[in-house]
Amino acid sequence: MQFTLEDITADEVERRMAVYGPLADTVRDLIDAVIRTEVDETVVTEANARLTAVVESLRANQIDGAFGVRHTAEGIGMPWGNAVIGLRNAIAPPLQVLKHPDGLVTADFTLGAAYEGPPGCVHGGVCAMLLDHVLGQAGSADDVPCYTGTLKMRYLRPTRLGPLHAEAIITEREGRKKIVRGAISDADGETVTAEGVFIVPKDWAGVMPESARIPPR
Ligand SMILES: CCCCCCCCCCCC(=O)SCCNC(=O)CCNC(=O)[C@H](O)C(C)(C)COP(=O)(O)OP(=O)(O)OC[C@H]1O[C@@H](n2cnc3c(N)ncnc32)[C@H](O)[C@@H]1OP(=O)(O)O
Repeated sequence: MQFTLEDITADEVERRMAVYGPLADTVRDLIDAVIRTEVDETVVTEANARLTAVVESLRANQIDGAFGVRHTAEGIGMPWGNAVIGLRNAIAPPLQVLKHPDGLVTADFTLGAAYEGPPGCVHGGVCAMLLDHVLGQAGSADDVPCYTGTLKMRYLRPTRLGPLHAEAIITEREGRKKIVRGAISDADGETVTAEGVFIVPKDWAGVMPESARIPPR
């Protein structure tokens, strides 16, 4: 497991974001449309044929395996395949995680039909995935990356699909271990809380070179 250097300028990162971000946004919209469409089934079949052709055109030249977590020599992170924040990942909401000076990290986001578990509500596993990431970024807020060791969730009440807020902060440190706490909230308050043990791996300097120790965008 390695973070990889991609030697490109900040302008080139911006240019690529402007190309791939809108593509993923459209696919995200497509996922929602596929779940909710009520059009005639002939239209559905035609749409599938057109989409199959689009997929083939994109697969004409592709990398082997996953995207990885890439960074530039200046330290700009490109975790673009990430399941929670990935710019090129239509499965990711994607969250824009903000880091505040006091160590708190926050994200405001909206979850739609693609994240449903109980009727009209967010799937519990999706809540866990989002909190795992937000707590992980809070645990890594001092730019030393940490991985989830243990994550405990408490589902206080159903989380309705719609606009949501997540936040997390380190509450205790012990050697390489950090206890991180956080929650997802809606307009009426917390719906899910989480507490995790996040651990800086023994060989972290080997997996994340100094130039990459800037929070991914
Ligand atoms: C800037 C960048 C931004 C980057 C921001 C990116 C944020 C993204 C966050 C996403 C979070 C993820 O999904 S991460 C992916 C999911 N997690 C993983 O895949 C982790 C898989 N597990 C591992 O790689 C490893 O087991 C580690 C790293 C967790 C621990 O390995 P280790 O480093 O060898 O740990 P080890 O020496 O044995 O133990 C060190 C201490 O931790 C304790 N410990 C060990 N394992 C655990 C555990 N699972 N739960 C609790 N505590 C544990 C030990 O008892 C010990 O305590 P003591 O004796 O010292 O008291």
